[in-house]
Amino acid sequence: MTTSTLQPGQKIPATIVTGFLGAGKTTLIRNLLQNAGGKRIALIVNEFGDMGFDGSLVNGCADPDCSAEEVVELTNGCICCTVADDFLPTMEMLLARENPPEHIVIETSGLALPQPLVRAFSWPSVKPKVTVDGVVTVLDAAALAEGRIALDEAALEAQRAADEALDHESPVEELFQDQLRCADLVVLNKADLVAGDALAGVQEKIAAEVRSAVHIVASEKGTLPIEVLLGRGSAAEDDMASRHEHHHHHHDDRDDDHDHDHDHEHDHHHHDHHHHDDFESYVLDVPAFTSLKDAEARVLQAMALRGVLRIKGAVRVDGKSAPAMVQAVGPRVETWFAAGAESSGKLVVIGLKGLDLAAVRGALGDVAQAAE
Ligand SMILES: Nc1nc2c(ncn2[C@@H]2O[C@H](COP(=O)(O)OP(=O)(O)OP(=O)(O)O)[C@@H](O)[C@H]2O)c(=O)[nH]1
Repeated sequence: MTTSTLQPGQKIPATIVTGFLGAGKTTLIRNLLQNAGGKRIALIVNEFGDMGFDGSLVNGCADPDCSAEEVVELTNGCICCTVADDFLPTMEMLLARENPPEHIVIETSGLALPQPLVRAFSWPSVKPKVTVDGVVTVLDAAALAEGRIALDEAALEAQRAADEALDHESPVEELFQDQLRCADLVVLNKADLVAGDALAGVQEKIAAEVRSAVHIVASEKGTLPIEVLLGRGSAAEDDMASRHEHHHHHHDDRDDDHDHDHDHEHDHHHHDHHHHDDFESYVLDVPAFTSLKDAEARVLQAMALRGVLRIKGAVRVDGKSAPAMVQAVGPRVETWFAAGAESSGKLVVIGLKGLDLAAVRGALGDVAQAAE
């Protein structure tokens, strides 16, 4: 398929997928790409971490319609800080292609705010060609039903205790609200893990936090019809005033140059001490584990350490040619063999700044530690 479904001069719609760590963004996007039905979708991944793990996952299992060259990864830092450096050139490169995409999907880091990214669509080289079709915020319904936003509650408490400036709300809660306020569609994912009445309770709470007319849908493994996810036509870039945010993007003057829609009316909501710089990610080289159980036990041990929020990667297991994929969120660890995939022998650890990296390395048996 090389013919475009877009009319000449029509802007390319872009969907921004946001949501916390482990909520299911990658799973949802993978489903979306597999059900694209010939639509040429470009994916821009902004992974929080030093290696583009999520992009490689999508590469490994997307259907043949999704050629690797359509996958563009941004690998350094969260999108809030990289829009000026990486996002715009990436976008311009995509738009300059002879055969430009019919739809662009952007997976943001789980800790990034969607608002600065939406603002980037007002940049002169982008605005005439692309419009924000919708912001899809993916939530972990299972975590919400347990009264957690999505993250490890102990880690949240540790952060709260460490920050004297925190009075009423934690940064994570604000980030969560910002992600909700920017949403055009909220996906309550992991519905399979939640009883019906609990899910209804979660839905009711979320409904109170979103703008009016925002749809809230439940999903399992992010499986939603492509018609639900794409084609919302929200033109979010022209509608920023209603998408209030707690966190205003201001820590880098350079970015202000790009912020045509800089909405100063929200400045009184500034909380300087609350931003995503409170998080950090590390990539650890880990030795082969003796079994999946061994990998699970060690990852669980690392997850139990203060401030550790998320661990994922593809590791080696003794005597197995297929790498073991590791996915850990809060108290849940999943491992499975992925035939045909590449093992990096690396694990990405994401957590709060100041976490005990030595203890994490100890738990996971990081081989680089001896070398340092
Ligand atoms: N039970 C259940 N598990 C799910 C569902 N959706 C995703 N998962 C699992 O949740 C884990 C995290 O999913 P991802 O799609 O990687 O989440 P993410 O939001 O992309 O995570 P980050 O990239 O770290 O921000 C994986 O182990 C998924 O298999 C669901 O609907 N039900």
